[in-house]
Amino acid sequence: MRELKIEAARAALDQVQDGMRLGIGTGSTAEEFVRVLAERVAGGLSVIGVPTSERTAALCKELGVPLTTLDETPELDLTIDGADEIGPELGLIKGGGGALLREKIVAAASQRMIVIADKTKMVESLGRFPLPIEVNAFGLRATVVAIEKVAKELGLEGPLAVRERDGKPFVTDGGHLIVDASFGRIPDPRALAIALNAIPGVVEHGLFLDLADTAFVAGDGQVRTVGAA
Ligand SMILES: O=C[C@H](O)[C@H](O)[C@H](O)COP(=O)(O)O
Repeated sequence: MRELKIEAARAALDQVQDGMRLGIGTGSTAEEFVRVLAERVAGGLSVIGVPTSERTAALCKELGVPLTTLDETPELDLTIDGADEIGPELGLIKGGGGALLREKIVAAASQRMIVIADKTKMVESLGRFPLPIEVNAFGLRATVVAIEKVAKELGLEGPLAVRERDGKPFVTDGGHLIVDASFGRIPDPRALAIALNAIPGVVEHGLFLDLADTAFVAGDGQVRTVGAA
């Protein structure tokens, strides 16, 4: 499996040009990208990156990938990130690693977003992977009830779980909580995205729609390009 992630990461690296301002994703696949990028940087490639999490920032620093912030560099050329699911029209579910808010801000600030993944991430419709929803800790219960309500109006039901790590609530880099929503198949991700965005306690959700331009999907001895080449 790691080999496939490396293959996808290498395909994305081919799209990186000297001088680019990069968004750098989070997760095990994005970390393979950081590793191959670092090799190229050591060989003389000049890029600057905005990391989408503290975890990615730490790896970039360790491997010598130069970093900046969105405040210093508010417009990026290219973001490269993994995904938990890749569905129709390159709609994504992200946030399995809890980085969805920064990932979405960085992707939205980028001219182009490339997703890298192994073929197990491709789905016919989104929702097999529980949808991560980042919420403010204040009013958690009320926010969960509001999520249940809007989901039900869209015909979606399923357990909502506050994510935990080591027996304690998982806290994101932004200081929020994550609610994982096991709705199953989401027939209308767009409607769900709009409904979730209208709930005040929801900070952001893991539906990435109209953000990814291209996916490099590794499997069966090849790396397939999905979307714009
Ligand atoms: O918050 C985490 C991110 O959205 C990741 O891109 C996503 O969870 C995929 O991670 P991995 O490459 O480890 O499957």
